[in-house]
Amino acid sequence: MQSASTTLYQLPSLRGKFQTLLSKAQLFPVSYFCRPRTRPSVSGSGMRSVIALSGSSSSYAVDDGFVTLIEYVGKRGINVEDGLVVLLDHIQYACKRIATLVASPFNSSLGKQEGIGAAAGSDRDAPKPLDIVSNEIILSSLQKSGKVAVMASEENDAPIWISDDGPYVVVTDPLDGSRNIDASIPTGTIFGIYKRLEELDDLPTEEKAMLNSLQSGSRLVAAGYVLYSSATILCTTFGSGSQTFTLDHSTGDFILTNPSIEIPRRGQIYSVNDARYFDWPEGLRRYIDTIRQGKGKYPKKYSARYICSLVADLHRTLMYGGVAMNPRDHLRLVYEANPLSFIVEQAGGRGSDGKNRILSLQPVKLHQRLPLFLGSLEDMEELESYDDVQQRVNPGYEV
Ligand SMILES: O=P(O)(O)OC[C@H]1O[C@](O)(COP(=O)(O)O)[C@@H](O)[C@@H]1O
Repeated sequence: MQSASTTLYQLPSLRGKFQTLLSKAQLFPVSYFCRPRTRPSVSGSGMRSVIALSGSSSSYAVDDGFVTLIEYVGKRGINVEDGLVVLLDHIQYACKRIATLVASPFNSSLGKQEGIGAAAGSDRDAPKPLDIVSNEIILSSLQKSGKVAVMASEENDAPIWISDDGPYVVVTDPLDGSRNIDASIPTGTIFGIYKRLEELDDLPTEEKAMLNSLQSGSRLVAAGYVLYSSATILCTTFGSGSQTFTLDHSTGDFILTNPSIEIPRRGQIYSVNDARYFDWPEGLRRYIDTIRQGKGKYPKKYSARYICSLVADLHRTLMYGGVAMNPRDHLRLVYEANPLSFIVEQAGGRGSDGKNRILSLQPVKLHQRLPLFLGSLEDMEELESYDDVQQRVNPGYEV
């Protein structure tokens, strides 16, 4: 049975209008996105006071028990640079718009691929409209922030130079996992923030755009992901622990819900697309066979969980421990592996390509792909001890 909105949407006259609106991402009440979003304070003072109890990122108290993202990073919170606060405010705004878009009843056409390749189902990497809309939302927010020199995105062949005096560089996958969107499976936005390399300022624009975007993950000043799921969760790091914020739909604020994520040292869950078992190298097969049977260093049988949405698989891994992996050259170093590894390390875990620490790698290409393993320290050590865990066969998979 079709819902009323589906039926209405199928009327050609309305469909055109909805598509126009969607392409401008204007379907949502303006009030939802309005800033500032300060709620009345219980103390009646307007802005709620945030008290840093000991200077550590895990010790905050507020007069009404809530800390918003902007309060957390601001003067009375961890006190990052003013420019970074402005930038984060624009990124969170963009992500709230994406959150609304992915949950909209009118996004079904946006999740589908267009064009001949899509009709034949032949190019699973072809960008989908939702990816593109999300990319535009992020780009527009970064431009308006006035704080960004260059944005490098999964959706653009080359980095986009925004402003000569923007102090920051942003790398992003605007909407990861979007191939699953029609089934309402969780998706995510990933971002990493670097300082602009001032020593490159005199180079031609294209060159400095690329070199700024190819910075090693060890130079990240901040990173985050937003998980669009039953709750919209923003997870961040500023280099001193990792934190989560949950979107309060009643006010539009991201509220601090975990000031210090600690990934368990050992989990009991592995996350991988194991339909690829017969394409795996010997070491990876042995590792998975061993932990499945409870014959590894942790004497319990592991369970499998695989959403096929990187942010969602990682978020669960941070919460429950274990290891999330994609052993073939598929995920991207610059805007997926680096920001996520920074978050995992800051939560006490490890990010690796199966041999090397991700954050130690020097990117050589913007869209460089690699095997990615993220997880609990003890699980990661055990996995890497099998030595041969990177999948070399990568035939391409149609699903
Ligand atoms: O097909 P595989 O190898 O299981 O890869 C799934 C992974 O690909 C992703 O969908 C990202 O791939 P795309 O960037 O091509 O969408 C991740 O979200 C997910 O973890």
